[in-house]
Amino acid sequence: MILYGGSGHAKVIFDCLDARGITVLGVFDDNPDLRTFQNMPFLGAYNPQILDKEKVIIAIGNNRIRQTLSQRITHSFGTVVHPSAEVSRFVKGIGDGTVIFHRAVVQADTYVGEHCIINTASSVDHDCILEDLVHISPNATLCGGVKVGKGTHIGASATVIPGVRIGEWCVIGAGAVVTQDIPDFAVAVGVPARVIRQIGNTVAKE
Ligand SMILES: CC(=O)SCCNC(=O)CCNC(=O)[C@H](O)C(C)(C)COP(=O)(O)OP(=O)(O)OC[C@H]1O[C@@H](n2cnc3c(N)ncnc32)[C@H](O)[C@@H]1OP(=O)(O)O
Repeated sequence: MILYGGSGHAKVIFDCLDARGITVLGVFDDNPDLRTFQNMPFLGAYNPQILDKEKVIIAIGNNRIRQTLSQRITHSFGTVVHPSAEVSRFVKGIGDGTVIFHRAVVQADTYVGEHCIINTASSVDHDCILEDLVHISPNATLCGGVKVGKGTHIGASATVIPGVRIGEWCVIGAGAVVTQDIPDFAVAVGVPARVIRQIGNTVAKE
């Protein structure tokens, strides 16, 4: 496996791969100042010809940046699930590039798209749909039948009650309780969650 991005997020992905006995052959990073990362071979800026038969995981937490890179990378994409995570064998699918961290739970009949992050100890219950590039932060809880649109970031310890639909490219604040549907590109915070602004094409602080 190759990681793209020498970040804190990459450290956790490395830990998941290590726990699975999967060797990281190197790390790409476009930052010219980075020379080494966690004692792994540093591969420099992305080069489609380096280890081109290996799979890549994009190890960058920002959903927009992951999207941009996913369109540019020509390697195929890998996936990793930490051994302490519980992923139902009845899930509808886990997309390429997705990572599922320590003690996360993904229940039956849920679908998780490509390049998603199911972060530490988060819980995604039955019949949820997570479109591509979604990030469920540590300790967040999605109850049954929740839909999360492409590129949306659910903040740490947020809770989404059953059946709620959250649009694309939203940010749900840490600790929010989402009780109603949220439109595309909204930032929503609080208990119950209220939309405080629209994102437009700018990148919200994640
Ligand atoms: C392993 C990892 O680290 S994974 C990463 C997990 N990261 C997260 O969970 C972070 C989630 N991000 C947040 O909660 C952010 O605060 C955001 C995105 C909701 C808002 O960020 P910004 O757009 O920069 O908003 P800003 O900080 O200016 O706050 C705007 C208002 O919302 C309030 N607010 C911001 N975040 C929250 C929140 N989580 N809950 C309640 N109110 C909030 C602020 O107090 C402020 O209120 P005011 O206008 O009355 O002063």
